[in-house]
Amino acid sequence: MTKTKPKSHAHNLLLLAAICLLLTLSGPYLFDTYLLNVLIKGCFFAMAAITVDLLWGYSGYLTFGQSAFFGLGAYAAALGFSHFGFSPLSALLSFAAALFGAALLALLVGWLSFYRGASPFFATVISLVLPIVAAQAMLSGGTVTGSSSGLSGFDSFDLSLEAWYVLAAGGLSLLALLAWWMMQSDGGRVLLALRDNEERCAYLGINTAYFRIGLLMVCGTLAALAGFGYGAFSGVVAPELCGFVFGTELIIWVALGGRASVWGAVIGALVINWVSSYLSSSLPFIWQLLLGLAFILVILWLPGGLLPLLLRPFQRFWQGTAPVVQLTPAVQTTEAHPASVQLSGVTKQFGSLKVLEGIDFAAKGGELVGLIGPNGAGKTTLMRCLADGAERSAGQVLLCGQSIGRRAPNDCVRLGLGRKFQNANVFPSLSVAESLQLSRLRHQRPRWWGRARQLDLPDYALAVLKQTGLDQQLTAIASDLSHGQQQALELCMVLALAPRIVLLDEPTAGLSKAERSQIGKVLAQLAHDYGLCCLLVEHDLDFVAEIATRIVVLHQGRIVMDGSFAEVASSELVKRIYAGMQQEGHADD
Ligand SMILES: Nc1ncnc2c1ncn2[C@@H]1O[C@H](COP(=O)(O)OP(=O)(O)OP(=O)(O)O)[C@@H](O)[C@H]1O
Repeated sequence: MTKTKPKSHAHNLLLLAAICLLLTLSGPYLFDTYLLNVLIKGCFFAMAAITVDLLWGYSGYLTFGQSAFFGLGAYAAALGFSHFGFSPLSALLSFAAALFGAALLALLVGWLSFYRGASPFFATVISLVLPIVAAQAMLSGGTVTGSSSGLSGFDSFDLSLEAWYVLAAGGLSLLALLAWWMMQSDGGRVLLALRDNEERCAYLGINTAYFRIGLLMVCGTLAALAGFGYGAFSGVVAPELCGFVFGTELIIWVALGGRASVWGAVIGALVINWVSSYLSSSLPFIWQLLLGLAFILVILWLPGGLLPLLLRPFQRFWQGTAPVVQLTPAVQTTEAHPASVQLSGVTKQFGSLKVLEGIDFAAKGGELVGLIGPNGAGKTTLMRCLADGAERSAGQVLLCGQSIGRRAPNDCVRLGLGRKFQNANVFPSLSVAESLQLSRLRHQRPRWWGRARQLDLPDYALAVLKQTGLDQQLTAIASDLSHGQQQALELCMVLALAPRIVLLDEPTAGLSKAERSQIGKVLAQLAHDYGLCCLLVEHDLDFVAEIATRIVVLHQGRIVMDGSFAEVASSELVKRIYAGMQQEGHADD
């Protein structure tokens, strides 16, 4: 059997561009007037659907609000042409108003939705409110917006139906090709990472709000551009174009066509609009019902949508290859501040429950401090207070001599902190190399027009990558790795940040004995050979005894002992604490 050679993304781009060009130029000869009309509107809708796919499919932000931006663009054309007459100047001003208005609105909505501490649920609720408010605004606009009847009968560009088709299909092709190509780039990987695991992104130093707001501004502006085209072509705009129902329809088209697939969104929008144009008049209610049913079935059983399923048998002809990434040592910069952690009076309260009380503690580079204590002692809470300025209720935390104040996790990373979580916290759909590249975003800005072929890593990250064998699995997808390999990958991602302080929350949880001793060696090396300051939360006291230079015992939110392992092991107090824990365990039994 002959093997099909994987194609490069550039090869696929050329092929797709050729198909798009063929369909754009041949359309006026292939389709009748009715179908051309349907397809032109479908092309503008498909452009808006692409923006929904970028926001929802790729970056994980479920939004019902793209209709508001589409409607804004359509109304900008209609208002300009109705009230000021059609002229090249009014067209230019309306166009500029659509784009700037959409960008400003997206900035406002993005800031409201993604400011620090807002949950994804909150962002989706705002996206629900947006089209409702936009439609109400158009309804309340009286003669200016035409109220419930909208605006119609205005002069517009004097183009033939064929020319409109070439313009709309050409615009859609260009947008789809651009979006598809950019989603294959390093920038596209950042969006997937946001969708997969936003928390991990923040702890890799990525300002997630910055990316989300930027993407919303781009997508809002593009949706307005599509709306402007629709308004100028159709000569009719109504409040429904800005409304919640249209916003939901956009989601349905994307879900049915293929979420996180630009071409799925395009095909979904075009096919559903085409079928709808024939069925919606003969079967108005049944058609909507069928569409709703198909949506539920696809969401339940086919989350990737229909197009990826249909294309699966041909995938080998199509599948692009990721570039081979070359690992190279990063240039080491001399640190202005030596590695150190200092806590004074750190307190954490949940309502009236005091989980940490007056924690004073200091550690420096070269130390590997084991933080132990019974369940519920406050170990993980202490880690959180070190890595996120908003966590503690009182007290001060200094990382490498600088106060973290109320800084967000991504800013704490800039002060030299790296945090490894208890469960392997990786990006399931990214490869090992892509995951590591994300850790280097502060040093290597993401390309939106291609993939980096070189990955600079600090020497200790390279060493750990080699010791764990992950350097031989750079193209492996994280979700395909074993639990131990995922733990190792997360550690490598943290080390790729070039941190001076590393927080490790139970790094051996769920690992085999061999994996445990391997990770133990790695951690000891990080502290002793590379001078990092490592804080390790661990329940496995034998493991801690082997590698820690110092032990801190936490009990009921206070540090009750700080010394060598021998001192801690012989302490009556510590024995009583652990004995009490065992008795509680028996009592529970
Ligand atoms: N969000 C929260 N709201 C209220 N209480 C909380 C919250 N998070 C943690 N706690 C409480 O804080 C205390 C300390 O929890 P923490 O997870 O820091 O303990 P731990 O020492 O890490 O425990 P373990 O070893 O079991 O992971 C526990 O009593 C826990 O119930």
